[in-house]
Amino acid sequence: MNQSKEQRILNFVLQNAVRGDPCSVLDTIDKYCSQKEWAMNVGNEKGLILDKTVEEANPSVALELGTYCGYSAVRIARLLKAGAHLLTVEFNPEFAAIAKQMIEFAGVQDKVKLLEGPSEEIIPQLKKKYEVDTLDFVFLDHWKDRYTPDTILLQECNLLRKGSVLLADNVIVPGAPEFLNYIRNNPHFQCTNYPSRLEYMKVEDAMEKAVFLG
Ligand SMILES: O=C(NCCc1nnc(-c2ccc3[nH]cnc3c2)[nH]1)c1cc(-c2ccc(F)cc2)cc(O)c1O
Ligand SMILES: [Mg+2]
Repeated sequence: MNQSKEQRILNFVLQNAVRGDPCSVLDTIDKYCSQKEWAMNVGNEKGLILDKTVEEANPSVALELGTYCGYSAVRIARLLKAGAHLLTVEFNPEFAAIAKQMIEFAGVQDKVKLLEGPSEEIIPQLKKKYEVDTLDFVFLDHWKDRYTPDTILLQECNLLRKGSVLLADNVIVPGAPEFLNYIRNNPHFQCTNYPSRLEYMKVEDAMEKAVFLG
């Protein structure tokens, strides 16, 4: 049975990156996906926007929706302070299995909890089952039509506090027009747009930051 693209990316990392070195894992994924096979990692250009947003938020508890191969989970986890942790949600079991190995190879497994299942099921479990009080940072990078319902669900579950930072990938490509309309017209959020490029392509994309005002 021939390998999946995600398995080929993981194998390339296992054979070419430095175990325990998150930056080497990120650089190796970017090398493979820019030279051999495109894949939907946030990539290095939008990754720098993600880095700056995470550093500014300096979260104790972060949530990622859409783990994929674990690129952004490694990217976020490498910046977390001692005792801080990232919960990342993936509903595709194949992707989750790849991401688990990627996160462990990078050596950030103590900071990352990978939760398998649909976001709409997991978000309501965060307080009781995963002992979350409120979320300091949320990275939205899953199905683009889930950005709005899940942002509403986060509010309904009282998981946001004054100053919680949301960052959404792909608001231009594949696009999340309904989310942009929702969040930019919502008085409880202060929004900032960050123009960039689609990962590994000369195609315009952007990220949207939304700070919850309480
Ligand atoms: O679909 C994307 N990302 C989503 C993957 C995912 N990984 N996990 C989930 C999940 C996780 C929990 C969920 N709970 C409910 N649905 C869920 C979906 N979704 C995506 C697509 C592109 C893209 C651009 C141009 C193209 F020509 C083709 C593709 C670029 C990107 O940066 C993306 O992030
Ligand atoms: Mg994305």
